[in-house]
Amino acid sequence: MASLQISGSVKFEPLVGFNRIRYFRPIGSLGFPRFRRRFSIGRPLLLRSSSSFSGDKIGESDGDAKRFITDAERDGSGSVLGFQLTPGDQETFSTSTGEIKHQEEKKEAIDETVMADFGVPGNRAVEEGAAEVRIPSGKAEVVNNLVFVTSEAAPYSKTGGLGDVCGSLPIALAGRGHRVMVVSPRYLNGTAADNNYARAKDLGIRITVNCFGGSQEVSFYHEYRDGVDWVFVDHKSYHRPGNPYGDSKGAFGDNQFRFTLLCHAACEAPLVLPLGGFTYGEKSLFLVNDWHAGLVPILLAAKYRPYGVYKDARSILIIHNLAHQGVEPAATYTNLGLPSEWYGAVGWVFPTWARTHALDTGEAVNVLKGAIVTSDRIITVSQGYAWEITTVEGGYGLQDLLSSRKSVINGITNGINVDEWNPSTDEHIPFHYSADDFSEKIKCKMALQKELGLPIRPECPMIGFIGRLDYQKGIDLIQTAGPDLMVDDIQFVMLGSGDPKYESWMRSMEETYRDKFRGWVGFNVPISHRITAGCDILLMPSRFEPCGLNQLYAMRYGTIPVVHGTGGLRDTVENFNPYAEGGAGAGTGWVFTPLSKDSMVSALRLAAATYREYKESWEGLMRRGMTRNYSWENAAVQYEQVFQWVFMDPPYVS
Ligand SMILES: Nc1ncnc2c1ncn2[C@@H]1O[C@H](COP(=O)(O)OP(=O)(O)O[C@H]2O[C@H](CO)[C@@H](O)[C@H](O)[C@H]2O)[C@@H](O)[C@H]1O
Repeated sequence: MASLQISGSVKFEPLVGFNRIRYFRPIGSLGFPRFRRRFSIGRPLLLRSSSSFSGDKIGESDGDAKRFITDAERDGSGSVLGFQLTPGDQETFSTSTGEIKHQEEKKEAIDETVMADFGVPGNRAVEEGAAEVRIPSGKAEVVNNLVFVTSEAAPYSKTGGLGDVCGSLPIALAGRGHRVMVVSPRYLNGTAADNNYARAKDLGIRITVNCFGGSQEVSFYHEYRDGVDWVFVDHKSYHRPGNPYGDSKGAFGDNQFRFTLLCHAACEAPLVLPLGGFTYGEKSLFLVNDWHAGLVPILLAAKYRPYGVYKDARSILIIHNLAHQGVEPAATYTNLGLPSEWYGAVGWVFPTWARTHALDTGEAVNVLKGAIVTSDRIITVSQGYAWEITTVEGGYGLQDLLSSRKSVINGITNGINVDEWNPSTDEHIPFHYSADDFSEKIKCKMALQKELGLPIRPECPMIGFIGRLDYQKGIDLIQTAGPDLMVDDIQFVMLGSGDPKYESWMRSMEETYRDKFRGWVGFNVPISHRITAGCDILLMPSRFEPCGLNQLYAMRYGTIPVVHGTGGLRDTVENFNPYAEGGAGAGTGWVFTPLSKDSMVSALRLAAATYREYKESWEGLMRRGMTRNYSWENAAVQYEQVFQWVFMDPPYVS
């Protein structure tokens, strides 16, 4: 890895001890001649670049849209935050709001309300169907323009915890006064799930992204919901059967292309989308989630900042899962739409032992690595994981690089959507209960046993597992322990999809142990709620777990987690101690270690015995778990602290 020295005028320090990238190339000499933006108040604005700008109503002059800036929003230091854009000679223009407000009216409304109250540019002006000014609650000390970039955001798209987080953290931050946009693809797979996007309207804005040896037109859809601008990037490569990443045949072969498009479009969104009448502007803070969004900080550094654009923007990489890094052959670098001399940012060399044959040089592009070396700060989704990623065991080859950036890595434990996951109101479960009275939980269990065709035995400990059938989740351990567990008087239900070999194992277990085991292959949110409510114990033997959400849902539902002591599981589940607090007991579950069949089976047996024989202890476990605060509010406050830090320093790559 020592050879990260690259040609051209970008200098990289060696990986370990990596410090700062300096860019020396004079403006205008890169291969992006059209990119220069000249903003001047009252003059026509030529928006065209690697992304040429066109729109149904805005700028119809085949690619080059002549538009006027009538006003600029600046912060206290005079830095431009956003522009009010109009088409050349029209009084009005269309936005997601459908129609058309006079500039003056909009500006007045914003000036009088939001700006007066918070001293920030108008968060919302007018939205579809409701001509009202929406005022953020304004709890944050400093508010920012936040742009989440993500491959999934619930309820629009979700295959796992990333979707949950990007569907709920933005709402929590908007509730605290930030202006928040979430940019993700508009996936259409021909199922009922397509209705998720029904309320998102075409903004009528097209950009052209130059990548993969050609130019691609993408458009933007938008829905304003729960205080957040949900922006969906539309392109035909997002329209196909399957989930966001693949179908029954495996991962899509063009994922690098699909997420490259997403990143380019996300970089343009704050500049070109007049959401609620105003663009988010250049002083945006990009929150870049996992490798799919990892190109964003690299683009900011390589494609925008050299031309004076986004010099006030910052980026934070949020790592939900380091195991997936967006690695492709080195030859694909030219597809990414980056200047050639930036190869070193994403260039990656596999260690000798990982190469496939004698002539394999191990060279590859690694998008997540590029994000690590160009983002301004890094957040992981628990503190435990923040440390683990700097170790050989948890670093997935990036530990040295991550260690070199240790001073800007923070771990913030995820919250959960406490409205969606609330046992006293959950629409997916048949009976409701709370920490004050959980007598109805047993009925949820009996209803689940009935639904699954298991013997209805309220006294029998019922264990659940929910998750991707993946090496990460320790399914192989459950597989090995299966016969031992089936000797005991328990019931076991698993919900998951993923690796076909585990799917068929679940089916065969169900065949063999008809009265004890059920394996539900598939992705089914209502069932996941019913399992969480109906089971007594939730098993999570994850090999590694950056945060984990199911153990949080379980505790909130009075279902006791039995987890491997790793990452966020160790941070969030407190091991049960029956003797603490003068015999009243403490803890919210069982944390077993090491990761072995024996320690997992022992922990499960201890939990089942406690359930059967020590009702009081069990109820204490339930009550302590159910009364904890899992809301996003705690996490949001910690995120805000990092937002303040990120703007204190100059951009990491300048
Ligand atoms: N078959 C199925 N049917 C219905 N729902 C299903 C399902 N399989 C999984 N889910 C749901 O998907 C989510 C999984 O979230 P996790 O955080 O446990 O794991 P994941 O590994 O996807 O997320 C990664 O990102 C998150 C978010 O940061 C981290 O918590 C985590 O550690 C990291 O691995 C839960 O909401 C769960 O209920």
